[in-house]
Amino acid sequence: MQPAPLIRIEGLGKTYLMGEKRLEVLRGIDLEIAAGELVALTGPSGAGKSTFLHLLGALDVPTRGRVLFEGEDVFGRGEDGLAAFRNQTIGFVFQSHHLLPEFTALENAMMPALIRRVARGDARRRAAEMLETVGLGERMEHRPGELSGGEQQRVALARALCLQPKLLLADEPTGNLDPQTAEGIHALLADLNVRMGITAVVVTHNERLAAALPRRLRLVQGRLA
Ligand SMILES: Nc1ncnc2c1ncn2[C@@H]1O[C@H](COP(=O)(O)OP(=O)(O)OP(=O)(O)O)[C@@H](O)[C@H]1O
Repeated sequence: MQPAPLIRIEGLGKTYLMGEKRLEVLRGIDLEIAAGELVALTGPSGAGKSTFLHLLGALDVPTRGRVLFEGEDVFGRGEDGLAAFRNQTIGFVFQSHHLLPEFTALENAMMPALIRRVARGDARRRAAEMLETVGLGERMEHRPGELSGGEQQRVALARALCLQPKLLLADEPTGNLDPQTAEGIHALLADLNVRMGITAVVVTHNERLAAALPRRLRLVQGRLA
């Protein structure tokens, strides 16, 4: 028997209500993602890429359809169950790094572990390991303002991966970076995927960057093309 996919999405739809107006952003998406896949999600502006990623990460709830994670219905859990799913299963990276300026790279990368009440020494060790992995072993004591844009995004990546999430969701992680630095971040994601088996969905406008990732999905007007 085939193992269940990590994620199975069935008829996923999202409609926003704006007063009297209905905006149908996702119009029924069916998709499976296996553990260990690295998936690029592209599509024109307004196609619903961020909305889709937010649903995958349970930051928002669908209007219809289901998301099964390891066979379990994500939105079948209560509010507490959803928060636990987000915190324990998903790592997020956004276009803007959202690092805390007064803390060092190491302290920023430790943050999720501290919030989860991992012992300080342990949190420090995990964060340091991840910073080494993303190539910032020599920058751990730098504050965000003392790092380049690409390095800041690497810290955000180390922070997202500090607790070894089963799924990494990245929403335009290279949107603020110059082309060469953006390429470096995508190469790092591909490398982490091969070396650590990280499963990730990466939204990008950049078709060239997407083309370098093993699997590509294109969202057009709320449907997978
Ligand atoms: N909370 C919301 N309420 C109402 N409409 C929304 C909301 N969030 C997004 N939208 C609308 O849904 C559509 C899809 O937005 P989304 O951010 O998912 O697109 P996107 O493909 O990520 O676009 P971009 O590439 O420009 O970031 C847009 O038309 C947007 O205006």
